[in-house]
Parts: sequence; C-alpha cells; structure tokens
Amino acid sequence: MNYMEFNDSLSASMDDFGDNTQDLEIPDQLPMMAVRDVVVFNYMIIPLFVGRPGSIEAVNEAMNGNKLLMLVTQKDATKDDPDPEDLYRVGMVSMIMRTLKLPDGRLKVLVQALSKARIRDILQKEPHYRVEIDLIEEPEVEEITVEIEALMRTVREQTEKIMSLRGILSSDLMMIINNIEEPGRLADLVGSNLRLKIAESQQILETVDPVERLRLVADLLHKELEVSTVQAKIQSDAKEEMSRSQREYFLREQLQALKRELGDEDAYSQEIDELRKKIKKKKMPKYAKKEAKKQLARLEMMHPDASEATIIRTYLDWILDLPWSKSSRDRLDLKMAAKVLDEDHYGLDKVKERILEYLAVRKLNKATKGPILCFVGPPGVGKTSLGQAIAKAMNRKFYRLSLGGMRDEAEIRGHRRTYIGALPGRILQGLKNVGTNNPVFMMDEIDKIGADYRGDPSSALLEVLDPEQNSTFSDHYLNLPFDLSRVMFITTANMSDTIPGPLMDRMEVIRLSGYTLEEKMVIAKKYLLPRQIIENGIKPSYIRLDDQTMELIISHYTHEAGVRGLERELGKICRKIARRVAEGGKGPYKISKNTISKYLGPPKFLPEAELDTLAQPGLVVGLAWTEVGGELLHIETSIVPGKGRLTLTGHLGDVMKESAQAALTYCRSRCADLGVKPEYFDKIDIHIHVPAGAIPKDGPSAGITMATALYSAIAGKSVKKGLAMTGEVTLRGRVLPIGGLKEKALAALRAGIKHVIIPEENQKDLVEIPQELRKKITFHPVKNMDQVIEIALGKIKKLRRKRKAAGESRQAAA
Ligand SMILES: Nc1ncnc2c1ncn2[C@@H]1O[C@H](COP(=O)(O)OP(=O)(O)OP(=O)(O)O)[C@@H](O)[C@H]1O
Repeated sequence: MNYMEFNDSLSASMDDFGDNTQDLEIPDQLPMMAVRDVVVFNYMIIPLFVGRPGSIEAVNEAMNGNKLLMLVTQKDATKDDPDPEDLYRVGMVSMIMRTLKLPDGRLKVLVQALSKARIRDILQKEPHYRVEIDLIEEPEVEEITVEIEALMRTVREQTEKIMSLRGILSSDLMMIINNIEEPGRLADLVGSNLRLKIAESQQILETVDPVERLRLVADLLHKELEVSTVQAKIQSDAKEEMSRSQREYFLREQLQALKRELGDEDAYSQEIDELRKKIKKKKMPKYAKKEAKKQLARLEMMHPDASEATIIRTYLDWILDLPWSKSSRDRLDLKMAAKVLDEDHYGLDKVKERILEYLAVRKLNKATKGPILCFVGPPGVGKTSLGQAIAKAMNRKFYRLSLGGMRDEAEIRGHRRTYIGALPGRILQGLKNVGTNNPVFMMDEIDKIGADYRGDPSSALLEVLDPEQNSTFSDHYLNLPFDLSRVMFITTANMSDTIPGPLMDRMEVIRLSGYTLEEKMVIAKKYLLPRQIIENGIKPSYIRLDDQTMELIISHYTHEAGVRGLERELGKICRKIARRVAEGGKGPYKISKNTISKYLGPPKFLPEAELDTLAQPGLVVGLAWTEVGGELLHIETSIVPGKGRLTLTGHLGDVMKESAQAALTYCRSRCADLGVKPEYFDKIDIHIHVPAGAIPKDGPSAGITMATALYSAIAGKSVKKGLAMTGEVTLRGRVLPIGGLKEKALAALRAGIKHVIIPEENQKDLVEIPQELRKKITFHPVKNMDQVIEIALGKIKKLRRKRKAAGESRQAAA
C-alpha cells in the first residue's frame, strides 16, 4: 500500500465513518483471515483482494454477521494454506465496509481497522479460521513531555526528508502528519508508509506502548534515511556520468561542425591522409607495408581520442621511422681507413690490422656476413673509441649500447604492444636513432649481462648477433621481422670468462691489453693532452710539460691499465691553467717535478718498489689478472706455535684456498730441504693473508706465490728484492701455465719490478710482450717449485745449511 491509498483511506475514514465505530461491541470470537505482504495498522482503511477459499469463507461469515473480521499477517507470503504457526498472533479487528465480486471469482473487500487484538486461541481452521481474541487497548499518553515532542518532531522531519529523497513528497500527507498530536497514531501512520519489511512492521504493531512505538519508528526512520541517502547518491552519480558523456559527445559533434564551418575540415581525416601518403612513400618490405596499411585502416574506424587509437598512432610512427632500407654508403678505401684509425689511436697494431682485413673482405665481397668482433680488455684502453674510429673510417653512423646490468629480455626485444607504454627494444631504438640500417652498433660490457625472472637478455642477443638469424630479427613490439644483417655489431668486455658460452661462440675475440709507460707517454702527448687543451679553451703555448714530469704523472698519479685516469689528470692541469689565463695570466706555465703537486696535489700512488716492504721472510709478491688489468698481489705468511692449523684470510675464493692447501702439502714434502722434521707442521699454526682484504680474489695463478711465501716463512729467509711471480702449483711441485701474462707483466713494470718468474709453458706468450718491456724485466721460466725456490731464495743446499746452523745456535742458546 502506498501513501496515496493511505491518504485516500484516511480521509474516507474521517468522512464516512467518523467515530461511529467507537460504540461497536467487539465479540471475543471472530472469523479470521490471513493477509499477505501487508501489516494492517489502527485506523487504516484498506482494499484487499481475497481469492483463497478459506478467506472467502471467512469474509462471507463476517458479512452474514456483524461484518467484523480478525486480520493477521502471514509470516511467509508464499504459503497459500498457512498453518497456525505461520501466522503472527497480533492483528487487527477490522470491519468490512464494502465488498465487490470480481469477474475472476475473487472478492475486492474494503476494510477498516478498528482495534488491535491478540489471538488467544484458534477455534477452527476449516473451512476457515475462527479465533478467540483479546483486545489490546491503546494506552493513553498522559502528558506530551518535551522529550516526546522532540521525538515527534524528529519523526516528522525525517519522514519529510525520506519522502523528498524518494521523490514522493506530498504536501497533503505532510499536513496530516504535522497535525497528528498522538504519538501512537503518528507511529502507525509513518510506520505503515515506510516500506518496511513485514517483520519490522509487525514489530511496530506489536509494540503496545505508543511512545515506545514512536521511538522504534524513529530508529527505523534513521536507518531508512541513511539507505535512502546512499541510494539517492548512487542514482545521481550514475545520472551525472551519463550526462557528462552525453555532453562530451555533443561538444565533440559541435567541434567537428565548427571545424567544418571554418574550413579546417576534419583534422582527423587529414591526419589519416598524411599517414597514408607517408606509408605509400616510405621504402619498406612488402610485409611491413601491408601491416602498416592494416593498422591505418583500423585507426580510421576509431574515435580519434580512443586510447587504442593512440597506441596505433605510436606504432605507425615507429614503423615509419625505422630505417628499413636506408643505409649509409660504405667507404671501403683501405688507405683512408688506415689513416683514420691511426689518427685517433696510437699503437694497437694488431687490432687495426684485423679491422683493415675485415674491410678488405667487405670490399671484395659485399654480401659477406663477417664475424662479430669482440674487444676484450681493461677499462680505458680505447675499446669504445676504437669502435667510433671504425665507424668514421667506414663512413657509417655509430651507436653505443651499454649492456651492463641488463637483466630484462624486453630491453633487447621490446614489450608486446598490449603493455601500456610498450616500446621496441634497444636495438630498434638505436637504429631509429641513427636513421640508417647499417651503423656500427657497439654493445658495451657484454660480460656484465645478467639474467633473472624477467628473462635472459643473452638469449635475445644471440638472435641479434647470429649472422644466420639476424636477417629476420623479431622485436615483440614491432611484431614484424627486421633485417639486422647489415649492421656491424662490435661488442666489448673487460673479461672474456664471464661472457655466456653461446655468445662467445659467435664472436671473434680481439684482446686489447693495457699500455706500457712508453705507450702511455706517446698517447698522452699526442692525443690526450692536445684534446684536453682544446676542451679547456687554452692554447698549447700556455703549457710546458716535459717528459720527465709526464712520466711522473703516469707513475705517481695514475695506477691503471688504460689511460682514462691519465686523461682526467691532464684535464685537471689544463683546467687550473685555464683559470689562471681567465684571471689575466699570460703564461706559459711550466709543470715540473717541483710544481706538479700544486696542480694535482701530493702523489696518489707510490710504485711498489719504492715502498720497500718486501724484504721480510714470508712476504712474496704475486701477479694477478683482474677486470682492470694486471695487479700486484702481496702474500703474507706468518708462522706461530700451534696445532697444525692453516688460516686463510683476505676474501679468498675456493680455488685460491685450494692453492694454499697445495702449497702447504708441497712444503711438507720438502721437510728435508727446509731442515725440519715432519712433526714440525703439527706444532705450528700457519696464517696466510692476502691484503686488500675487502676485494674478492680467486684463481689458481697465485699457487707458486703462496708456496714460496710459506717456504720463505719456514726457512726464515726473505725473497729477492724486486721479484714477482705467477703460476699454478701442483702437489708434486709442478708449475702450470697461467693467463693474462701481458697484463701481469705490465703491472710488474708499473711497480718497478725487475724479475718475474713465469711457468715455462707461458714462454711462448713472451712474443706478445713489447720489446721495451722485455728489456726492463727479466723473465724466469720455470718447470717446478724447486726452481722457483732457488730463484727466490737462493740455492736450496745453502739454505738447508743455514737453517741447520740457525737451529743449532737456538739449541745452544737454550
Ligand atoms: N691507443 C690510444 N690512442 C689514443 N687514445 C686512446 C688510446 N686508447 C685509449 N685512448 C683514449 O682513452 C679514453 C678511454 O677510452 P675508451 O672509452 O674507449 O675506453 P674503453 O676501453 O672503452 O673503456 P671501458 O671498458 O671502461 O668502456 C678515450 O678518450 C680514448 O680516446
């Protein structure tokens, strides 16, 4: 029942019946009718449609008697034949005011509620319910207190709010509500109009006390108000959304119309036309053109502002920007190329020769798929700049990509277009950048490439670098094969060990080792200093730097295989001079042994020989080969009374630890030479330490160094001054070959070392060592440890004698 019915019925009750019903006697036994979906309240006049046979019987009996009928609500509306327990016990005694037979056999009955009553007993169920009842009198409210008044006002206000939120506010109903002075009536009127659940309505009905009832209604109103507020908000939001998109649509239509009016008709179709022309003009493979046209057709069908349209536009831009067929013309003039290479780089003869061979083959057979060159060497030896020089010599564009730390395959291959913000991989980005499809493409630090859950970039690189596969390189974003076979790939690495095997297979390694002092001198004078002079805006005449000073800078201010640090130091000097000139100085400024510290501060490195820390038993200098070139490796051994323990410190790797064990076993096998009994080793603790403890060290090449250090410590004799060594040792004392001889020799030279012990099998590598270096260092090839000991410590027999004498004098002293 809605409020309109209520409204009508209320006025009907006032007009037609007034208080006539007041005098009516209500018997305590009445026919009863169950009603569904509605709870009848006091004073209500309500039309009911009666169809169930039992109900029709009950109405008929009432009509035959005093027209009174007990109405109770069914708990479950779906039950056609409710049992007594399906019925609420409190209901309304009502009077039938009018009945009307409907053509379908049902009755329409208009009833007026007279009094609340509780069923005491059910007398009969068939053919219709008949019940015994107790009337429930409505208690009188003696005084309308302030609290009740406030409650009534709240209920009125809240009712008004809910009705207005629901859009069904009626001034008539509000007038009636505002005029009701009795709390109970107000509760019934509002409660019956709230669209409550049946159980809640019944709860109101069963609450006898009028004030309590009103309070309950107030609570329910409060709840209802909250729900209605949220509901109204949801509706208005939805409406707003609708109207906004409608407004946008109309505005866009208007904009299009305005554009048409103004003559710059349809910018969108113009854009499409332009793209179409570009695709037609652009030289690209048929499959690429086909795909571009297909995407353009899709774009045409779309709304220009759709997000998908932006993705297609970016994709088309990429297709149009890629150098599908644009190449630079190769310069294959070998003389010219040799000149360019010499101009930019000193030395590196072998490398230059290999590059010229490469160019020669290209000249004779343009279709050749040359190998990928991989420059391996320490930092700052010119790997990158050599790549640039090759590009210059061949008249190609140059692009450099650093692979260091790259872990995501998508960096090489790109993301699929379905990703938001997807882009092609770095290879295609590089090609777009240079604008030709045959640049010199340098990939730096290929040894530092990583792999994790995002994929393995090295497997993607395989496809890029393999001449058999790279003519159909597929980038995830582009999703079309792109021919990379004309690109000249060059890779660089500091160490070749960490390059993944399959990659290594596809490349030709060219080693660039560190520079000797003499080479550095020439590079500094011919290339680095002139470049720094120009970069700092000064003139060559401002600066006087003699050879002696340059040598000092190299040996005391830098400690590196390459020349990057040297260039930085020279840059520092030029900067300081630039400042003086800018401040009005005239120069020339002489940089000498005495003034150098003014420019560069105190020396940063002292050559190791100058340190003179080497003349102690147990201290030996080894040579190591690291990423940054050759390095000296100091090994310290100390022996103390103990229980035969061997302690190794200095962040040593497993291989190096095993070398130490082998060294110890070697020394144990030489007890006689050392003049000690085998038990001696059970009474001492040996500690081998390799300083610079924070730097990890590994590899077998320190084997002979450790064995010598241990031998020297046990023998109590220092090794020869200015001696360094490298070689792997076996348990039987054989010396095995090592790698990186040139780098190690250069490091020894930098440190002022004069003698180097090397494995005999490495003797063949000596040819690679520059002549002037071989003049300064004596290399001692050895086959076994005994030879090492003889060179480092002197004749073994003499040693034994000495050791014995020392033991005797100790005994005598004791
Ligand atoms: N033989 C040389 N002749 C002239 N200049 C050189 C020579 N070798 C290196 N240089 C200069 O040294 C600087 C450093 O070289 P570059 O950047 O090519 O080193 P790199 O070997 O690529 O190092 P990294 O492994 O750290 O990338 C460059 O300015 C380069 O011109």
